[in-house]
Amino acid sequence: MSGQRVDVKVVMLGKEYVGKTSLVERYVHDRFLVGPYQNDTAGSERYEAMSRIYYRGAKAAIVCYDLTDSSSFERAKFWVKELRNLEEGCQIYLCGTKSDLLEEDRRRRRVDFHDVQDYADNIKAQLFETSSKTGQSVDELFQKVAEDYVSVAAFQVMTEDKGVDLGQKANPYFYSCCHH
Ligand SMILES: Nc1nc2c(ncn2[C@@H]2O[C@H](COP(=O)(O)OP(=O)(O)OP(=O)(O)O)[C@@H](O)[C@H]2O)c(=O)[nH]1
Repeated sequence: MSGQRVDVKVVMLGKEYVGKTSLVERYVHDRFLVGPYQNDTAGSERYEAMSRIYYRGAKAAIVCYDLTDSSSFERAKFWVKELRNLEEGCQIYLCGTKSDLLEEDRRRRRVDFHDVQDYADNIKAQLFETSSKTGQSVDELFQKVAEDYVSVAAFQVMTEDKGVDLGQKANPYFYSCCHH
């Protein structure tokens, strides 16, 4: 796979503060910053108009929820419905974030792994539990997104200097974040 460039739109979705930006930071720059970040996510008031434009044409969506916040998983289900209705061809990856907090204290878990796995099976999504703080499963998540895309799509080999070199993760995906 190394040396091939693939242009794929991946969107990050999930309730605010679940750790979308941190996930991308960890993958692209291999660092963890104590937030919150100032970033370019849509404010709530502009959300309806922005969100559809945002994920139009996305081939993959990483739908994040915070493993220590059950309401964030309810919100993740909302995003899944949105995607199913509006972007049928979009492959969904469920991502439970902040797994390091559970290592510190298991009682902080508010979203059961098996419940989410059943849900993921139903919607034909894949499930990862990650930590942007320790890096746990972050590379695996993005690598799987890339591999799945390459294997299911008639991929477009890029000759220009844009897109993703799967062998060099320092060249980031086209990504952005959307919360609500
Ligand atoms: N312990 C721990 N904290 C995390 C992790 N990921 C993110 N955080 C913290 O959670 C907070 C929110 O992280 P962000 O990456 O800004 O979350 P976001 O989803 O992009 O937030 P919005 O921009 O509001 O949508 C920050 O204080 C991060 O430092 C993680 O894996 N572990």
